[in-house]
Amino acid sequence: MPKVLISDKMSPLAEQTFKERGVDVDYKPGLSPEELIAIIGDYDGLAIRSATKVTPEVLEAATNLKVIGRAGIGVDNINVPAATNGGVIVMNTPFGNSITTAEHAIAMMMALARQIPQANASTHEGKWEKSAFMGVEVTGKTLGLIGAGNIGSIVADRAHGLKMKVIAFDPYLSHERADDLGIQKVELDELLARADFITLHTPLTDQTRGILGAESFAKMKKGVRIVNCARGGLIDEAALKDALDSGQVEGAALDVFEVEPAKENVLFGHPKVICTPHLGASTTEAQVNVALQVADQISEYLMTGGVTNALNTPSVSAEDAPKLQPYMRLAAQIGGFAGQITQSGIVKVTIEYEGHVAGLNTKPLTATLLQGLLSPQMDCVNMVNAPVIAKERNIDITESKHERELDYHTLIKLTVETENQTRTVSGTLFANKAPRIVEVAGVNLEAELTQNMLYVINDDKPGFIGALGSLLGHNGVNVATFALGRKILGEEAVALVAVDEPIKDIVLDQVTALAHVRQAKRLTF
Ligand SMILES: NC(=O)c1ccc[n+]([C@@H]2O[C@H](COP(=O)([O-])OP(=O)(O)OC[C@H]3O[C@@H](n4cnc5c(N)ncnc54)[C@H](O)[C@@H]3O)[C@@H](O)[C@H]2O)c1
Ligand SMILES: O=C(O)[C@H](O)COP(=O)(O)O
Repeated sequence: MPKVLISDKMSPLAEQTFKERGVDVDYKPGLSPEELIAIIGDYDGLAIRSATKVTPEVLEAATNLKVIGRAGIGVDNINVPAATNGGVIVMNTPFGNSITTAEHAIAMMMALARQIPQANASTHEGKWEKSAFMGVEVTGKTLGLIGAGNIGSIVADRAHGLKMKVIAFDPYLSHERADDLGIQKVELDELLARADFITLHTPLTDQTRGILGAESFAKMKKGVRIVNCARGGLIDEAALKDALDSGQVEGAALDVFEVEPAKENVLFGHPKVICTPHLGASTTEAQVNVALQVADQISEYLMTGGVTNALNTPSVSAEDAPKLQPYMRLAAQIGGFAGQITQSGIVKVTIEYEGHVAGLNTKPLTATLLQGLLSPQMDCVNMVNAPVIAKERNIDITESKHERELDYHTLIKLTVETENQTRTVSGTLFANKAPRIVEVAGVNLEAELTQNMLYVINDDKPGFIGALGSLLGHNGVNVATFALGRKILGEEAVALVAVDEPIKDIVLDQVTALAHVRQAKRLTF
């Protein structure tokens, strides 16, 4: 039974869902990094929010870990490249808390406009400072969104309800989508110059880090109010303090901080700053959503191989997973075969999907082919990191799909080009479930790959098959199946021999020394 650790505070519905799906679960929020490292090796899955930091050290200790599920959106607390290298799938729940966070941003904007937190504190102190808290209306004002994805677009919708004009800076937002949202797409400088309120809704990336700093504050309308419910680090906090002190910025409402948990901050105590402790996603509804979703997604993956909302591997729906399973075995065999007969650096890989397979989700199949292909050349390659490694190695990958059926109702053909040669391997499924290799190096044959194989390329000459059979028999090698093929009489022929034990070096040397043998290799699957 797979085992999952929930290491952050999460709705009890997550634990309940794991149990219902047949997954063993431990709920241990608040572990120190050392405690997490000490126990993470026992788990197949990890469910977290933003408090757990999944560092390379944690991942190194996570020897059984297959999946990390983030009950929420931001994954900046997870070292995704290290997870990818370790073959660990990272998933999030991209929509479960969007409405809640958008509502928090709107609440923060209204609180800023009317100084509600400051007025509340003063009133509780019995001061009755009616004239100290003059506010502004939002009706008719311009709201500038930096980032108009899931949350930004919900904020825009709510702001329209408040009769605000909404403009947005988001380089990835199409004009069509902007029109659908009733948003005017603008460049950042125009947004800074026009907005009365600015809200941030981007992830923290190299491009967005410090997107609001001294230079941007100087370009803003005097008296602008700023809301950040996205990520600390988007705003240069020291520069914001200067802009607040000078009156350039009239107020700031912050849910997120450069360093969290934020116990100290240059903005704390500032009369124009409103703060909440990363509460954007903290509603009953959102926490139920994300807990249920993350438990469901992790369970699905561990129990059926279905992949939803993964950030570092292709998705596989629960419906597709069983259909893909035999193809995954076939892809692993084709890739593994090609990898084992490839002797030099790979330059180009072409994958052709024909017939039935072309109608399926082939991304996971491509990842599995690449895993098989690269595995003989390096350790630690897996389905998750194989496409990344292939890209890092500048391997040109081309994929094509033809749903038409040719000689086979379904076929995967892999062509691998190295600096020295081009090799092809093709395979099909018999009875829709049994992988068969049906072509190698342009030679048609029909072979079932078993654990131990001998692969021979030879000149098609009389007596060769007998000589090979005798040699194997003489060395006590029992042959399970023998597949043969040739392209043209007298030219290159291929033999794929399934044997019961791994071929010993001494036997391989003798096979290589046989007359007419061009290449002999021991293969394992
Ligand atoms: N405070 C909280 O508790 C809380 C809760 C949920 C989400 N969040 C954070 O809110 C942010 C937005 O979440 P989302 O679900 O809307 O994400 P999303 O991916 O749907 O949207 C992000 C948008 O940012 C845009 N973007 C990316 N780079 C940009 C750039 N350089 N300049 C301008 N725009 C850029 C993208 O095109 C996209 O439209 C994330 O950082 C997320 O972690 C915070
Ligand atoms: O990215 C998110 O989903 C939010 O930052 C929520 O974080 P939390 O789950 O720690 O509240």
